[in-house]
Amino acid sequence: MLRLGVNIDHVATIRNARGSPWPDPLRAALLAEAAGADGITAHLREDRRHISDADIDALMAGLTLPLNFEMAATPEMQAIALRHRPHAVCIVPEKREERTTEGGLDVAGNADALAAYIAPLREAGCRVSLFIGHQPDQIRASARIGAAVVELHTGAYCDLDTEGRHAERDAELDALREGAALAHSLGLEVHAGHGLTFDTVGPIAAIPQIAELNIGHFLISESVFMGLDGAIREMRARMDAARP
Ligand SMILES: CC(=O)[C@@H](O)[C@H](O)COP(=O)(O)O
Ligand SMILES: NCC(=O)COP(=O)(O)O
Repeated sequence: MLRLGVNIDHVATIRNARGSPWPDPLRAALLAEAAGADGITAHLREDRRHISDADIDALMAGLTLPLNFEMAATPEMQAIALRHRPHAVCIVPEKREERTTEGGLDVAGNADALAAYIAPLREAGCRVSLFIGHQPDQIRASARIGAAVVELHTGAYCDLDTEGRHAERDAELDALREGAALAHSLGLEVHAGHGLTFDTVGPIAAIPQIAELNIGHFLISESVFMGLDGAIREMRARMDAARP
């Protein structure tokens, strides 16, 4: 069954806007579990704009669901991951000045450095995932360096949908389909995520090689109107309808 990982970063964004203790990301994660999430994703950015070190401590102590820990490939983040040993570590490209994760990791251009970087994480028992675009060279390089998982960046597909650029959106969707098939044929587990909404999730959920979707910002946004439980259940229903 297609898994749903709920990203709780933007619960922390709201909390941090006022410096209050609420809303609490761990509470959101526990609620997500009760609503049917299969995993929790949290991105500890280098600038700590949303999730904090204390949130990762609390999630590791309080979660029963597997944690997918997103982080940049820095020595600081590697040390944090090795201390916690989460179920999965997803390496994400980060630019300090970006509003959100703009593109995929350049695995092909940094293969040796990334292979060395992920080796201790693999040895520690973490499933290493690489957040990449659908380009075949990035997928092949991910398999070559020993990643267990690739997560395909769906942000461009979602943006094109929002902008009504349907021909380009459909071309991007075709490229994601081809990327998922290639990754799967190379023995990689395939995940996808970024920017997914009720309107855009169906065609991605229908890609048969995809095992997991990670969805956050839209779910937290929609929870203002329908509650987090309701938003997650509706997303789950749309995923299931696309993958009967
Ligand atoms: C890697 C990814 O797609 C998400 O974790 C996303 O980065 C959420 O955090 P931001 O919205 O800060 O980019
Ligand atoms: N890796 C993608 C993710 O965790 C969720 O991204 P978004 O839905 O918050 O854009």
